[in-house]
Amino acid sequence: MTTPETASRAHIIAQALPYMQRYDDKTVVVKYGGHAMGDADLGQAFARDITLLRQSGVHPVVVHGGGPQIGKMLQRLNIVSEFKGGLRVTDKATVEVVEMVLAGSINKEIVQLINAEGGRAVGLCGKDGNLITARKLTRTLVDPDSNIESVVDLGFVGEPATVDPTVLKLVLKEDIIPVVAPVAPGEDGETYNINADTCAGAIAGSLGAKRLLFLTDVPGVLDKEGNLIKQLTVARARELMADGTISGGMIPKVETCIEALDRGVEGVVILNGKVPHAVLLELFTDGGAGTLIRP
Ligand SMILES: Nc1ncnc2c1ncn2[C@@H]1O[C@H](COP(=O)(O)OP(=O)(O)O)[C@@H](O)[C@H]1O
Ligand SMILES: CC(=O)N[C@@H](CCC(=O)OP(=O)(O)O)C(=O)O
Repeated sequence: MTTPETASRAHIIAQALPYMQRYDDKTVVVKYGGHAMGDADLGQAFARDITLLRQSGVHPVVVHGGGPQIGKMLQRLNIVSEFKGGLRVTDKATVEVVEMVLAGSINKEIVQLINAEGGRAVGLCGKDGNLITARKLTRTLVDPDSNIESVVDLGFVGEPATVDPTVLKLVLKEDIIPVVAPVAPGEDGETYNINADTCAGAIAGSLGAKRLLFLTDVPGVLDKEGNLIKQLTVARARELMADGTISGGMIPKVETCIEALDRGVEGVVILNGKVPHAVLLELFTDGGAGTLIRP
């Protein structure tokens, strides 16, 4: 017998059809932030969403972070760590831990979760198949009190210098879901720590992705009063970064969104990965959540 509840479920599934058609055969890059991880049920819901995307004809690519998890491991090892301009200052000992946590444990956990949902995922980092090479990143930071600019050396922090998506395309062609850790070799043979948001943006650009989603631990970009900004133009985003409304880890996210739009990615959204099935809600329902950044 059809009850109002089953009818409403059927309605939700039927509502997904035009969205499934819109994303059919398209690449969607999902950046899974370290703050959105940690809860077993949420992790499973995320893996199920990614598997369901593939099942419905989308080509998902997961790029993950793991900042808090790196922080915990560094603490256990008594290695002091600090962030400047949203990026972790990374010395030799730190980059070893970064690689171990990102390309080792977190990467394989996500692969295992997706595979447990019946998907087929494979873990990669920038080193695999020459996917990414890194160039050392230096940052100019402005002291908000004195307004004085200074160049800071972040150690083994890199930005993508080259991205060769061949290995990703091969994997995607076989209906396998790539899960990418943001660690890459530099020309100097060293290993570099790349901010996961920056890495996701570069990968989305190289694949000409239709959508780039950032799953984090806040509903999106918030204004000074803490209210969600549903749509943000590039110009307004720059203003909010300049006046300090957007700070910390939100800076590389928003900067990446702007660059990804420049590179031709059609839509970039920052949303709350702590909401179960955030990916499905964003892509396959009318109730898209989060902040959409547009040119
Ligand atoms: N204007 C803002 N709106 C929302 N979050 C902001 C803003 N400015 C700074 N943030 C911070 O950015 C964080 C998200 O970035 P980050 O910690 O790097 O997350 P992730 O691990 O998901 O990449 C939020 O938890 C929040 O503390
Ligand atoms: C250079 C730099 O800051 N790298 C990040 C890489 C992980 C990351 O970006 O993780 P989230 O997405 O969870 O923040 C770090 O060391 O924390």
